[in-house]
Amino acid sequence: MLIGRGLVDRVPELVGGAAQVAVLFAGPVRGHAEQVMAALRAAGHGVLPLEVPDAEAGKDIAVAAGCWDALGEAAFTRSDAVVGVGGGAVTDLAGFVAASWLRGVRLVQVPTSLLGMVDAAVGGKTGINTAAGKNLVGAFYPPAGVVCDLSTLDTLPADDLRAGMAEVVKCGFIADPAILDLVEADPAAALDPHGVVLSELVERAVAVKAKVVTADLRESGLREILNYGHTLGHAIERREQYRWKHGHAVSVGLVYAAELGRLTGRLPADVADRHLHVLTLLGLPVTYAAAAWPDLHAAMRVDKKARGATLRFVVLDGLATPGTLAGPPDELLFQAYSAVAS
Ligand SMILES: NC(=O)c1ccc[n+]([C@@H]2O[C@H](COP(=O)([O-])OP(=O)(O)OC[C@H]3O[C@@H](n4cnc5c(N)ncnc54)[C@H](O)[C@@H]3O)[C@@H](O)[C@H]2O)c1
Ligand SMILES: O=C(O)C(=O)C[C@@H](O)[C@H](O)[C@H](O)COP(=O)(O)O
Ligand SMILES: [Zn+2]
Repeated sequence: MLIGRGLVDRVPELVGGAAQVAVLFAGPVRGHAEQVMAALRAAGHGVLPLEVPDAEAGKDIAVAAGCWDALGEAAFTRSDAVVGVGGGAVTDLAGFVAASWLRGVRLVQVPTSLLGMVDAAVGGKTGINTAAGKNLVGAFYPPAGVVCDLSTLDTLPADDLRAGMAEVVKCGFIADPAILDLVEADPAAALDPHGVVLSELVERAVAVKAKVVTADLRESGLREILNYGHTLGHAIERREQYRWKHGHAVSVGLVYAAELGRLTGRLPADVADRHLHVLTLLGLPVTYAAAAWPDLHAAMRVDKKARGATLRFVVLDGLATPGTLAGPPDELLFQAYSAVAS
């Protein structure tokens, strides 16, 4: 994985001997994708530009099918490569297309959002949404390379940068409290795409994710900790029909998960309160509609950590001490929701 500034021109080093490279991107990152495509052409690769719908609209079976058709028309073979350039939605889609075409072609990810850099493009989870919920179809398919060019963040809307911080904070609570110290010391610096604080946060969050994924790529156990805050978060996304940003939903989900930890007597109150504190400092949402509880409760049934009718949550037994909460009673789940209900 390459992390730094001015790196997009190095994508050709990672596509191997591909005669053709399909570059998936969405409208808002056209400029960055064009730079990647120019570098590939200059290095002698044929380029197949595949513009896809932006954000969650791209994580759809019809969009994936359109990409498969384009690869078929181009007679794309196993020695060719797919490059995803964009936020987490595009890299999830690109990863799924690469994993499924001919049962797997070379994949290189070029995340251009903070969330993509610290999470989505790292670790090999790829996928699309279905009517029933978030990321329900996909594959574990690690990329051959990831180019994390921090200068692409210059064009990222501030609210999307903020959303990415929710996953950074998640890494702080599950494994690296120094992340929380950095954010609390200077939240504005944490959100400055040109500052050294943000690059340290990226390095730290990527290190957390890489360590977990290296130990448990296919989520047979440990990897579930990366899903902290996501059980409720994904349910909110689905209820909002994916109009809420993933990071915003995860932010509310983190406060909820902290409350579950507190109510079960596993998480000291000061650590639970710190969730609200850090996320609020960053300007992230920490509440959601009180009336939504029945929908959210039902939507959580399709969470991948569930086993049969038993819901399972990641909770903390202390700072950087994640554990599992299996089958909590419905009353407890509802009681915890009062901490985020608005
Ligand atoms: N695979 C994983 O392990 C994993 C991990 C976390 C999140 N995800 C997924 O990632 C997605 C969220 O990712 P996201 O927060 O990047 O959202 P996103 O991909 O929807 O991007 C947010 C917006 O920012 C735009 N954008 C991205 N980079 C830009 C740039 N440099 N300049 C201008 N605009 C830019 C996008 O086009 C989009 O409009 C969700 O679908 C989530 O499920 C996957
Ligand atoms: O990498 C993981 O594992 C994660 O859970 C990271 C999450 O931030 C990410 O949103 C992931 O896509 C969620 O996965 P899912 O299996 O719950 O769909
Ligand atoms: Zn996530």
